[in-house]
Amino acid sequence: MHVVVNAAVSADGKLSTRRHEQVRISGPDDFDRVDRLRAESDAVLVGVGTVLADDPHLTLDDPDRRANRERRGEEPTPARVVVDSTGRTPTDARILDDAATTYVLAAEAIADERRAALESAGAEVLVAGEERVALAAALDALEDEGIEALMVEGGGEIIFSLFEAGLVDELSVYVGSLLIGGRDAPTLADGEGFVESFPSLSLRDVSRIDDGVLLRYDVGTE
Ligand SMILES: NC(=O)c1ccc[n+]([C@@H]2O[C@H](COP(=O)([O-])OP(=O)(O)OC[C@H]3O[C@@H](n4cnc5c(N)ncnc54)[C@H](O)[C@@H]3O)[C@@H](O)[C@H]2O)c1
Ligand SMILES: Nc1nc(=O)c(N)c(NC[C@H](O)[C@H](O)[C@H](O)COP(=O)(O)O)[nH]1
Repeated sequence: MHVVVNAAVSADGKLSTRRHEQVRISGPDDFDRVDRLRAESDAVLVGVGTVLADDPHLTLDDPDRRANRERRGEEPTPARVVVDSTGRTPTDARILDDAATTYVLAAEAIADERRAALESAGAEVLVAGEERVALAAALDALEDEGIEALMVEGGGEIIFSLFEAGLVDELSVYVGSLLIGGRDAPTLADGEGFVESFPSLSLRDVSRIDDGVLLRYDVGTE
């Protein structure tokens, strides 16, 4: 599986405010780039923190991109994936509508009622790990479902865990021209943080988009 992480951060590296409220960091051209990245992916993954904070839809905006996928024999919009150990995703979350297949990656800790509620809301629940989702095994389960190209759209906890598990191949960071601030505001990679061995990034490309800068890295190459 090929895993691409994409996120938009403020000039001080924040994903959103200390209240975890979504901030529009990207401009129209960057959102169009994100739509194109989605169109090239088999699935788009977020953590449940992002579902609870933003209620994202994670579908394709551009009708031509949807039509192109259908011409290639693919679903018009990539599958959606939420990493959600105990099944906290609300049953009326936008990612559970019928616009695309939605997988909930859960842990064995998920209560039977939550699993049943999510399944009747249309989700396919895949279980990996005991208390928390075991990401390597969960991504293997997605691969068994035919997902080869995976795009990750945050947030900071899930991005950190994917790097910690060595599962990321590419990182795209759009740095918008604003400051958000706040020691408790989510950043690109939260979690416990690294202290000794840091994932190595190799800068592949820098470009100006809208009023900000896109940084593209390969991961784990010296
Ligand atoms: N600017 C951007 O590009 C962007 C993108 C996405 C989210 N956001 C922002 O990020 C915030 C949400 O990020 P977050 O970090 O709180 O949540 P997140 O989306 O990273 O989800 C984290 C949650 O996933 C669950 N989880 C299960 N298994 C896990 C594992 N192995 N490792 C890590 N988490 C696991 C846990 O419940 C954890 O709390 C929101 O404020 C949202 O607006 C911004
Ligand atoms: N690329 C990007 N630029 C931003 O300025 C911003 N705030 C996000 N935030 C990611 C967000 O948390 C959601 O996951 C999806 O961007 C919402 O997707 P929908 O439009 O609902 O499909 N992402």
